[in-house]
This record gives sequence, structure tokens and C-alpha cells, in this order.
Amino acid sequence: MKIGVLGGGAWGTALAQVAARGDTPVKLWAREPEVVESVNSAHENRAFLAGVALSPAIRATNVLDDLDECEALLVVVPAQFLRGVLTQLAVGARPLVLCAKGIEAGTRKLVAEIARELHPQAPVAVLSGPTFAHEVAKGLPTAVTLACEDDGLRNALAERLAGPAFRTYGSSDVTGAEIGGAVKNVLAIACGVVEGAGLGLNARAALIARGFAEMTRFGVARGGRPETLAGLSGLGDLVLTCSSTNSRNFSLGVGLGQGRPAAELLADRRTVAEGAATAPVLREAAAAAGVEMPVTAAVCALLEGAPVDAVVRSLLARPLRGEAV
Ligand SMILES: NC(=O)C1=CN([C@@H]2O[C@H](COP(=O)(O)OP(=O)(O)OC[C@H]3O[C@@H](n4cnc5c(N)ncnc54)[C@H](O)[C@@H]3O)[C@@H](O)[C@H]2O)C=CC1
Ligand SMILES: O=C(CO)COP(=O)(O)O
Repeated sequence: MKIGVLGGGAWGTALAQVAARGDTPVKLWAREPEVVESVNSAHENRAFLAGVALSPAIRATNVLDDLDECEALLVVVPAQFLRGVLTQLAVGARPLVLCAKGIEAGTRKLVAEIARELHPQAPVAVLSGPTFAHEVAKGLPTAVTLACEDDGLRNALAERLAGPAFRTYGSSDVTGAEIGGAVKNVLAIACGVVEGAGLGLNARAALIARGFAEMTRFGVARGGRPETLAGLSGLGDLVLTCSSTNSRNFSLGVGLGQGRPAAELLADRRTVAEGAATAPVLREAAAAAGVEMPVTAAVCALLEGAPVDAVVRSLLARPLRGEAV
């Protein structure tokens, strides 16, 4: 199966490296001409994945039509830009494997829902899990959820992408796999705030556990399965991104916890912190589904400029409740 990758950021590049194992040719579409130049001539993506030697079998392009020859497309464009790129692409009935993690502002759609809306003939799959791009690109051991409703396609994609250090676990729960990845980005910001404000390790563990509870409530309300949320794409990714400054979402939270404004922190970056865009949409989607998400609401307040101590106080002052509800 000839693979094309849409999106030349860190994760698209790392996935191109996965797909190019054994020097199998892979096409990588990148928006930035300097990324195309750097991948093709130096076999490195200096802008987004500096320091990792890439397979020469990866050929980059910024012409979308160059991906026409590919039989399956890994879609790794950030959630807020996905619609713009997918609209320009003739997909036909080729499978789209969604690898971005977020919810679209305005429509409140998950990325696979955007793909289904724009390309109803294309079967969709979701690849998600605890996967820092640098580690994957260097070949460090990693495991992911590969979700697809079609058993045959799921097995074919899982076989095609798996390798000695990259394990794919199949699931038929596309929605559950997507929700874990989108929600954990918001919760990682909260855990970064705990670090930045010096609130301690107990607070971080509490946020991970209660954040997982709200991720599960929301995921189940949207049709996902609890066991998917407890797997690699949910709890697995939550634990990874809530515990390391390698996470862009966590490090954004560290800055917020130190009292810096969100606009200033986001203006400094070329890389995405999907949780910043997802948080307000998730708050709306949760309200529409009648699901309580207090940690998400707290992250929204912090992004909107509320002082850290006031937000923490109000989170802790909520009425006491049973753990299971
Ligand atoms: N970096 C990682 O370790 C992982 C990232 N992801 C997800 O993958 C998705 C892509 O993230 P990264 O590759 O890390 O991005 P990145 O932060 O490395 O690079 C930014 C990306 O955004 C694109 N971009 C910026 N403005 C754009 C526009 N106006 N239109 C279209 N594209 C635009 C850039 O071309 C570039 O590909 C995100 O949803 C992220 O949550 C998922 C797993 C791991
Ligand atoms: O999704 C990721 C790891 O699985 C990457 O997280 P960040 O976008 O927060 O860096």
C-alpha cells in the first residue's frame, strides 16, 4: 500500500519515517517550501523535527496533486487547518487515516467527522496514542491505537504501519480514539499549570485521575467506548502529555502557571498546541451534551486570562461529590 502523508510538521514527518521503513517510497506533502527543500536535500525536517535523520525514501512536495499516486493518506494537518487542506484534495475512495488531535472551532467536529463530511466516499481510520514525534522518528518503542470500523482495512493499515518498534493495536471505536487525543491536550495544559505554579505532584495526579473521569464522561456521551478511553489513545496519551515538558500543551500550561498571558505564549511558537484551540470548543460541546467538565472549564478560564490562584481556588471549592459520578 503506497502511503502519502499530508502535513509536514513534526508528527507528519515522524509518520512518514514509520511508513518509509525498509526504504519503501513515501510522499510527504508540506505547506512550507523550506520543509520540502530540507527533507529532499538534507533528509531532515529542520523546521519541525530538527536533528533526526530521515529515510531518503521520503520525498516531500508542496503540490497536493503529487499525492494522487498514493493508495492511502495519513492526514496530519492540525485540526483547525484540516478543512482548508482537505477541501483542496481529490480523495475519491482512498482511505484517510486521521492523525491530528483536536475539535474544529465553530462546527465542534472531530477530525474524522470533518473528513467524512468532505469526502463521504473515503473510508476513515484514526491513528492515536502516546507518541512524541521525536521518539517515533528515532525508532524508540511506541504503541498506538489504530481505529477503523472496517475490519479488512483496519488489519491492512495496522500491518502496513507496524514495525519492530511501532506496535499498532486495532479498535473499531473511531470516536473513542479521537476523543481521547483531543481531550488529553486540554488536560495536559492543566497539568502544565500545576507545574508552572508549583502546586505539587499530588495536584498533578489528582488532575490526571479527575481529568480522565471527565474525558470518559464526554467520550461516552459522544458514543465512544470506556475501554477505548482507558487505552493507548486515552489514558495512555493523557499520562504521557501530562508528565513532560516535551509536550507543547504541557509547556504552554507551565507558562500560564507562571502567570504569563496565553496570547504572548502562543505568539512565540511556530508549533501547534492543539489544546488551546480545542479547550473553548470542548467546553461548548460538553455543555451541548450535558456533561460536566470542570478541568476543561478551568483551562478555558486560564486561557482567557483569569488569575491562576482564583481558578485553582474555585476548582477546589466545588461542592463535594462521589468519586464515581
Ligand atoms: N508532535 C507530536 O509529537 C504529535 C502531534 N500530534 C498531532 O498532530 C497534528 C500536527 O501536529 P505537528 O505535526 O506536531 O505540528 P507542528 O507543530 O510540528 O507543526 C505545525 C504544523 O501546522 C501546519 N500549519 C500551520 N499553519 C497552517 C495553515 N494555515 N494551514 C495548514 N497547515 C498549517 C504547519 O504546516 C505544520 O505542519 C496536531 O493535531 C498534533 O496534536 C499527534 C501526535 C504526536
Ligand atoms: O500528542 C502528543 C503525544 O502523543 C504530542 O503532544 P503535544 O502536542 O502536547 O506536544
